[in-house]
Amino acid sequence: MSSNAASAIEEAKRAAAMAAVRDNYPKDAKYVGIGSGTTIVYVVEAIKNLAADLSRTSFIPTGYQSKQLIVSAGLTAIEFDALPEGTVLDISFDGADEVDDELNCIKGGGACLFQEKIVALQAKKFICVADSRKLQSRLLSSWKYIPIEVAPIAAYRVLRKLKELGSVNPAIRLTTVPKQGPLKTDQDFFIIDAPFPHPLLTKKDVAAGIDGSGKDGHWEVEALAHAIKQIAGVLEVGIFAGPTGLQAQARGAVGGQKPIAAYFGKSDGTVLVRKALQ
Ligand SMILES: O=C[C@H](O)[C@H](O)[C@H](O)COP(=O)(O)O
Repeated sequence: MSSNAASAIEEAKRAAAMAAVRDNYPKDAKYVGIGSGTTIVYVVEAIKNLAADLSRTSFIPTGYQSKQLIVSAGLTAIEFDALPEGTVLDISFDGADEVDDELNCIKGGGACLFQEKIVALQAKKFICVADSRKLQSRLLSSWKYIPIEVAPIAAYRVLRKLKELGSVNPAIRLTTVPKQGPLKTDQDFFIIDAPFPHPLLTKKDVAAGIDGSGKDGHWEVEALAHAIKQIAGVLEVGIFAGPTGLQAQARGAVGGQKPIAAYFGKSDGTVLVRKALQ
């Protein structure tokens, strides 16, 4: 990628972050979740630039990088397990590797997904921020695999089970120096990257009569996430699907995995906003 193209992508991420924070950051927020990755850096920058008193706000990190980001920005980090009992986060911001028409997301490209999911699930609202390359009508269109966090002791068994579900050549992710072996997550677990041969179906596809049960290799997003989560040794799946926080609250639950809105920055500085159906 040329340096011009790379800087256009960075500007796209920054534009998305600024718009997402401007439109959604709650006045007097007490608890704010901060995701992981390269785009979230611009979210923290945008929060810092708000004309708001942030001294009474606690920011909940989703891993090592996220915590460093919060602390380096001079904000107050509080670990998820130190939150007072019953705390609901006002909002959580995070990036994504791919987002479909129904705002289902693939996450974990940077090896963070477990903490991101528990933080999103504890938030009233989850806002996704990305550049426009991430917006595809179906998951597994441009991004080719599902990241899955697994216990090292079960990794080979999980690989076998993933093949039974139709994954083609799932693999344990290695560090950038392969002789150092598998990459370790913030939980000291492994990541398995599992490609599947077809883009994932949405609820709308299934409502239109397409079989998404995986029988002929075609999976609906939530059905696949559920099938993978059932494999013993899987800590979490890098698919964020199901209800949004607002939909969950309408049913008396706290948060949801799916964003209520996703912001996609373009290289010309414009931002496309997709909102979930309420
Ligand atoms: O594992 C990393 C996280 O799920 C990230 O939020 C995701 O990979 C998107 O990262 P980026 O903002 O760097 O594209």
